[in-house]
Order: sequence, then C-alpha cells, then structure tokens
Amino acid sequence: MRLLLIGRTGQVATEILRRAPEGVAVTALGRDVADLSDPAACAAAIARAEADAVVNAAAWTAVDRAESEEEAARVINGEAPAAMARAAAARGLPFVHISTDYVFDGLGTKPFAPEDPVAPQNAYGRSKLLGEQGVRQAGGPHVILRTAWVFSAHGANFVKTMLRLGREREAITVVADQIGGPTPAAAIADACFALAQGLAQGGPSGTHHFCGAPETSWAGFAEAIMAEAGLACRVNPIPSSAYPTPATRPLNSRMDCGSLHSAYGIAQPDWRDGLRNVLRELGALHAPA
Ligand SMILES: NC(=O)C1=CN([C@@H]2O[C@H](COP(=O)(O)OP(=O)(O)OC[C@H]3O[C@@H](n4cnc5c(N)ncnc54)[C@H](OP(=O)(O)O)[C@@H]3O)[C@@H](O)[C@H]2O)C=CC1
Ligand SMILES: Cc1cn([C@H]2C[C@H](O)[C@@H](COP(=O)(O)OP(=O)(O)O[C@H]3O[C@@H](C)C(=O)[C@@H](O)[C@H]3O)O2)c(=O)[nH]c1=O
Repeated sequence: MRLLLIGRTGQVATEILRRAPEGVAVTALGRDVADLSDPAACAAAIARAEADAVVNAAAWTAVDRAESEEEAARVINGEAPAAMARAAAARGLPFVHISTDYVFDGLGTKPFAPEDPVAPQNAYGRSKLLGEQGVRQAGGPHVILRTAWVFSAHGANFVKTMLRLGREREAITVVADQIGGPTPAAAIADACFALAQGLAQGGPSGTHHFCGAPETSWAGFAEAIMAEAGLACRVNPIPSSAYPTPATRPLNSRMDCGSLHSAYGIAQPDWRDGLRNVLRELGALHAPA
C-alpha cells in the first residue's frame, strides 16, 4: 500500500515514518509541499499524489496560542482537513484523520463515547471540531480517530517538559483534576496503519476514540515520569484553578475506546509501557542499581 502522510515532523508523523510495516510505503508531505494554511494547495497535492490512502497527522497543536490566533488555527485544523478529505473522496481514497478529546466539554466523570454531544471549551477544540465535520461531510471512506495527551521522544510534549523541569527543580505543581489517558504516538501510528489498510479493504467509516490506559491525572502522569526517570523532583497536586492558562482545558478527558476495538480490533495501549519506551529512547529511563 502507498500511504500519503500529511505532516513530516510532528510526534505522530515521525512515528508513522519510523514504523511502517512491511508492504506499506509512506510518502510524507511536509509544510514545504502541503502548507495547511493553504487548503487548496493541500487538496491539489492529494489530487495528484500516487497513493492508496491518506493519513493527516499535521495540525495546529498550540492550544493556548489558538486563543489569540483562532482564525489561523481554524484554517489549519478546520478548512484544510475538509479540503483534503474532499480531494481524497473524489478519488475514493481512504482518509484517516486525527482529532482530540478537546472537542468535548469535559463535564462529568463518565468516559465520552464517540457519539456523545461535542462542545469544545477552547479555540483549538473548536478548530478541530470543524475539521471533523469537514472530513465527515466530504463523504469518502474515512476514520476520525480522537486521541489525547500524546507523548513521544520527539517534538514538544508533557513528558519532555516534565523531564526538563524535574532536572531543574526540587518541586513542581501540576494539575490533578484533569483526568485522561496519555497516549504514546507510536501506538497512534500503528493504529493509523491498521485503519488505512482496513478502510482500503472496505472497512467501515466512522469516528472512534483511542487513548492510553489506565486513566490518570496530569499530576499522576508527572509522578510516573519522575519515578521512571529516577528524578527526585516532588510533584505537588493542584486544582486547575491554581494554574491559569489562556485556554480552558476539559476536566474530564476520559474516552470510551470500545468502538475502535469492535470495528477494527485495536486495543488501548498501556501508557506506562509507552512511557518506559520513550524514556529509554531519550536515555532517561532510571535503571535501579
Ligand atoms: N499533541 C497532543 O497531545 C494531541 C494531538 N492530537 C492530534 O494528533 C495529531 C498529531 O499531533 P502531534 O503529532 O502531537 O502534533 P505535533 O504538535 O507534534 O506536530 C504538528 C505537526 O503539524 C505540522 N503543521 C503545523 N502547522 C502546519 C501547517 N500550516 N502546514 C503544514 N504542517 C503544519 C507541524 O509541522 P512543522 O514541524 O513544520 O511545524 C508538525 O509536523 C493532530 O491532529 C493533533 O491535533 C490529539 C490529541 C492530543
Ligand atoms: C508544564 C505544566 C503543565 N501543567 C498543566 C497544564 C495543562 O493543564 C496540563 C498539560 O499541559 P500541556 O501544555 O501539555 O497541555 P495541552 O497542550 O493542553 O495538551 C493538549 O494538547 C492538545 C494538542 C490535545 O489535543 C490534548 O489532548 C492535550 O494533549 O498540565 C501543570 O499543571 N504544571 C506544569 O508545570
């Protein structure tokens, strides 16, 4: 299978490029060829590509900055995926699109199911929701994979931030009332391969959830990072109200991942294994004497 990957340098794109299974040839289009702030150019790139399926792993992911630059985020996360999905649909190409837990309002404590009502609380979430709607409306074979709290050895993410702070400080404060499932980018990459191949073989279109288990808080995740890295830095739990940010984050980011397992046999990864793999790759895994 020839897989056209939109995005080249992000966490998920990097893992897709590294983890292609036998029989899958990945061609990645970076910002130089497919700039999502120009949706028509991205659609044209898909229209002319030699490909059997498309995975979109590029996005505006700067959650706080989206608050002050919502229009730019809207084009990149909303209009570009819609235009690309239409171009893919016109050729009958399967389109795998990645979305986020931030499309939900984060109220309650129940895991969100894919069909639950959406109500994003921030500009990034609104832009991603628009992208989901555009991909569905394009009408081609597609899967929208909502994931959360992505981490890897590349790029910017919470694990790398915690490692840096953990080496610099004796103690940090981390929010303990936002609950979700940290997700290794490597597992998302593997899910994307399975979905692209499944769709190409006539698998069902739909929206599914995919995040790591077991659920934890950002503070819980930070504690695990410090422990596995052998860092003495204390993690002091705080409420979100004590950590003001431009964008409001949902308190409940739990997602029910059952439909993905039913439709495509893809199980939730254990983020604790993924964390150890990432720390090992970074040379930061603590080896007890
Ligand atoms: N990170 C997370 O915690 C989560 C991410 N997601 C979703 O998962 C997907 C993958 O995210 P992740 O791998 O973490 O993303 P990253 O933040 O690691 O990387 C984003 C990628 O998008 C590219 N990009 C940004 N703007 C443009 C543009 N205008 N034109 C072309 N490319 C652009 C970046 O390219 P460049 O390097 O050139 O800037 C980069 O390759 C996204 O859809 C995201 O919304 C969902 C839930 C959680
Ligand atoms: C660095 C730091 C963060 N925090 C909090 C802020 C925030 O609520 C939480 C996580 O911080 P981040 O900046 O990684 O959060 P954020 O960028 O909002 O992460 C999100 O990114 C987008 C792209 C998604 O789609 C989401 O699933 C989610 O992963 O931890 C602390 O409490 N203490 C700290 O020292």
